[in-house]
Amino acid sequence: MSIQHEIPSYLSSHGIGPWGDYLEQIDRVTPYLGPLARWVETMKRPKRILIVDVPIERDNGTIAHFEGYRVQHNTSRGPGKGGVRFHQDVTLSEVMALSAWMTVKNAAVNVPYGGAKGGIRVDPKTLSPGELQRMTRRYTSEINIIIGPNKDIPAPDVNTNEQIMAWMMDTYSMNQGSTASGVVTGKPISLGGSLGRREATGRGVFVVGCEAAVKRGLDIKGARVAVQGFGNVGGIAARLFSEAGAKVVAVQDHVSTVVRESGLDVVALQEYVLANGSVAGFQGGEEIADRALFWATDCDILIPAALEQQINVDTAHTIRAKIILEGANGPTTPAADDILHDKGVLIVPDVIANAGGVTVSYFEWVQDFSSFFWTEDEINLRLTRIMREAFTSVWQLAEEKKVSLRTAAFIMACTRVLQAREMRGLYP
Ligand SMILES: NC(=O)C1=CN([C@@H]2O[C@H](COP(=O)(O)OP(=O)(O)OC[C@H]3O[C@@H](n4cnc5c(N)ncnc54)[C@H](OP(=O)(O)O)[C@@H]3O)[C@@H](O)[C@H]2O)C=CC1
Ligand SMILES: O=C(O)CCC(=O)C(=O)O
Repeated sequence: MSIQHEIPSYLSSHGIGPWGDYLEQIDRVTPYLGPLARWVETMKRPKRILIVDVPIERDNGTIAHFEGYRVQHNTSRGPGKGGVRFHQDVTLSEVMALSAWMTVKNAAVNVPYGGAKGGIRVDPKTLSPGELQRMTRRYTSEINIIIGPNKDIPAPDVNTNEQIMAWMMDTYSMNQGSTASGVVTGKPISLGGSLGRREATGRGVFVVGCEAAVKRGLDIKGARVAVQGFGNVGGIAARLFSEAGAKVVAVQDHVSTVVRESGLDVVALQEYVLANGSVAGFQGGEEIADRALFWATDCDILIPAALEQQINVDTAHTIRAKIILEGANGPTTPAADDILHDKGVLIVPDVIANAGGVTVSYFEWVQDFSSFFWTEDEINLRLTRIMREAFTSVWQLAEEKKVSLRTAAFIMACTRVLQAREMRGLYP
């Protein structure tokens, strides 16, 4: 028996953009879902999409309008959960894909959430601090009706941080009439944030990177690492690899690429980026003009930690790394995945590799509910355990089914999500 449906045009973008990549990944996993495959359409349709107009008064008295989104892809296993992105290229299709990858990620590491994501199409670098605050607060008010500690819990993503989360928490709380610290995670520690959350995603990348290195017989000490994106995720991951004795030989951000054969001083580079906004002009390395050359870096471990579709058919052929750790969401297109698979590159997929952030967000949410806060050691130990367990179980499933780690992670996650969907049933 098939479920009758007519697919809205915005959902059927196979092969186009991140949502197309996500649909392709779901198609690839469907043959492994057994009887649950009859529910798979659930994975291809976001549960709820909210598009909002976000008007603000600019400092010069004019009115600017931005388009904002919050997509709740699935809530079968718990409330929606996922970050908020401020970026000039944000689109509905991108936010849909990011929300769907949250569903898969949260199920893959078995935290009790569905998947959601939000965003505003804006270059935040063009806003003054006051404008940024007004935009964040207006956006929060506009999505207020669908978020909440038990409904959907936003968190940081590209170009959002603890301060943005504080404003979101405050705005939501003002609308509710009482302080609701559990409405967002990634908050400042003074407002119920969790120790270790800021570093959690990069730390998770490092933990699974060490596991993958063992599987490939690679010693982290002396390993050559290249990182694209030197923000929260890429910067922390680079620092942890460097502290473990690896050589970070190339870093690329939106503006420039810096390389150093003997290894960059990552802490100095972080300080430089904090002061200057980019790696461009860093004296402790050499800048290379041709951005495409970054992908051909002679390295053991490559960490894409910027945006989607960076590893595509054009760049995949040039990659020389043995291991790719997907710090970013959706950095590898399905076609590039195939090329890399044929080259024998081990890819630890985003839905496992960057799940450290949402894992510690989960810890934050639990701590907020119980008003009892853990030490940083407790958090890092629990995070490490969850990341290792997720990696190991995905590795075992991949061996058993003779599939890639991505397909194995999707099998595990889709099974959990669709079992929950089936157990809950459809009737009112
Ligand atoms: N923050 C988190 O907890 C989590 C983040 N992620 C994912 O990790 C990725 C990075 O997020 P996060 O570190 O938080 O974001 P940040 O805003 O902190 O940093 C983003 C970094 O990516 C760089 N970048 C942007 N566009 C490009 C480009 N075209 N080429 C090269 N570099 C680029 C930025 O450079 P510049 O400053 O020059 O623009 C910046 O260095 C995203 O895919 C996000 O979804 C995944 C899980 C959790
Ligand atoms: O911490 C969270 O809730 C989500 C972080 C996020 O957006 C992601 O994992 O992509």
